[in-house]
Amino acid sequence: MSARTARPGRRARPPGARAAVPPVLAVRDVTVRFAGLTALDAVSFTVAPGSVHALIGPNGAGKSTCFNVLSGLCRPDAGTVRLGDADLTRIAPHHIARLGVARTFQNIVTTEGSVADNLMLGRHALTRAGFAASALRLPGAVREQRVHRDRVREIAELVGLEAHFDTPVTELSYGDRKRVEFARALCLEPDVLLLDEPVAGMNAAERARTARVIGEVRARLGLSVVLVEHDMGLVMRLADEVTVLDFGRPLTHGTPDEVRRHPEVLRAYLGAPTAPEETP
Ligand SMILES: Nc1ncnc2c1ncn2[C@@H]1O[C@H](COP(=O)(O)OP(=O)(O)OP(=O)(O)O)[C@@H](O)[C@H]1O
Repeated sequence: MSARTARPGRRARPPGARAAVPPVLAVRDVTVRFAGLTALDAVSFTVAPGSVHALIGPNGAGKSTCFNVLSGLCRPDAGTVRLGDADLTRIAPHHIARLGVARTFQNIVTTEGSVADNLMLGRHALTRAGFAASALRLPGAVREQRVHRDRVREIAELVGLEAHFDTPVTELSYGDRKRVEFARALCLEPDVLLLDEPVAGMNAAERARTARVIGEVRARLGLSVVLVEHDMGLVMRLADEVTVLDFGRPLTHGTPDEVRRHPEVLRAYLGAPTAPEETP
């Protein structure tokens, strides 16, 4: 069973009917205001199918607010977000998840229980059997659970967590717990994965490993990734395109090489024309 085709139970479209390439994610003129503060000011960018698109900018630039709009946690005052034909603007987070957008958070939000338990939570939106059928362990529900568990094990292998599959997450290292979050988002079988600072707080070895895993997952699953990350080494290594925000406004966008040489980026983001921090 290929990693691309195993999508039991997705409700937004028939099981297994995932498009060969993910739809385009188009963000157009998105504006968010908090009282007197404009956190996002007419921000537009396009995430090409299967690409890694990084959002960078100094603290307070609006990156998390943008992620919150994309995942439905924040309703924009103006602008639109579209995933292919679907309008994601102002719809509830669980609907956005079902339409194929999954996210991780800056802070780890794993629950107690094993890695497998946490990853199974990520399958919730794809589960067809109702609560009663599952609780009563009716044959259809048991079969479905088994299919989901097999797929969850594949995803654990994909991110290098197979040895910890039955381990309580509380016993894992920080880097492994961050990877559980990443894997749980993958369990939704997303077309678009939003990664909010995936290597924040990791040591150099963990950062390098996570960068490798993100690259492999993207190559194997063919999904699109939107990445918010302060580690410029990781951004430059993984991103196909970079959008730079500054005080809520789009400053520039382009390939990592174009962006890293942009004088305004050096001024606004790095503060000085020095080399950014590199992931080993
Ligand atoms: N719920 C909120 N209420 C009021 N202001 C907010 C809220 N959320 C964010 N802001 C403000 O909006 C601006 C953008 O914040 P945001 O967290 O999106 O920036 P960021 O680029 O993600 O920063 P960081 O890199 O520090 O995470 C900041 O000035 C922030 O203080």
